[in-house]
Amino acid sequence: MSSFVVGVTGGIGSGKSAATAHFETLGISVVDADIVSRQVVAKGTHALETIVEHFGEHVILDTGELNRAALRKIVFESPDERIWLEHLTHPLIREAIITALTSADSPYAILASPLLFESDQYKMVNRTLVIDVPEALQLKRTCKRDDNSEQQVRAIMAVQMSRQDRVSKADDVIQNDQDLAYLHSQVELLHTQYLALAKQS
Ligand SMILES: CC(C)(COP(=O)(O)OP(=O)(O)OC[C@H]1O[C@@H](n2cnc3c(N)ncnc32)[C@H](O)[C@@H]1O)[C@@H](O)C(=O)NCCC(=O)NCCS
Ligand SMILES: Nc1ncnc2c1ncn2[C@@H]1O[C@H](COP(=O)(O)OP(=O)(O)OP(=O)(O)O)[C@@H](O)[C@H]1O
Repeated sequence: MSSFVVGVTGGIGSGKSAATAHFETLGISVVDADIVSRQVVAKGTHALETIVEHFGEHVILDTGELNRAALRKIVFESPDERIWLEHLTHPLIREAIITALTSADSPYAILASPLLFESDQYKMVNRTLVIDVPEALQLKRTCKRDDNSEQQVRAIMAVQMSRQDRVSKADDVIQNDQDLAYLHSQVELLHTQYLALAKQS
């Protein structure tokens, strides 16, 4: 188990995955809360059954998997429904993150999560890194990547912590407003620091 864990966060489409993919190429184990959050509601899980009982059959695909687009539409339009879903999934996500971090064996490990500060996941990490982008770029990159409408991305951004609050809580910040080569260079600088901090811990 890695004794030093860096939490990487940022708003939707800020570049968390792009940053953590580069940490991975440097040999660092990455636990991604978005991936974990899909596993806890995979086909056949009790959590998925509970979701279908609550929202109805239309949130399930013919394959038996969660219809993510349908659920996304519901929960980002209704705060009560989002809170209901978070109460169901967040404890499961937390347990699965702990299990995954326990088997991480690199000099330090990374927990990537969009809700590091909003949930209690920040308590699982020794240091925090925010990937920060201007909102216009965040919107542009997310719409280009996903088939989400601009309105839907704005609805997701609206329920997330403000850019200013997130940055004020961070130990480290990378400005991801340039090209990927620049992002990678910033990741490499921090990697050197994290190796030194992990050795001291
Ligand atoms: C609503 C769901 C089904 C939509 O699935 P979809 O495949 O469209 O999106 P995905 O899970 O890949 O999330 C995309 C991005 O949306 C944002 N997001 C997702 N859930 C939340 C949330 N509860 N609050 C704020 N932002 C969120 C994050 O930036 C995330 O990176 C899904 O996001 C979900 O189950 N969310 C609740 C669980 C959760 O809080 N996950 C966040 C990681 S801990
Ligand atoms: N510096 C950059 N230059 C150009 N494109 C970038 C840069 N950083 C990230 N991107 C692109 O922007 C999009 C969003 O980045 P990424 O998927 O890494 O964000 P994320 O924070 O992981 O998002 P989410 O919260 O939705 O999981 C991706 O298509 C990615 O390839």
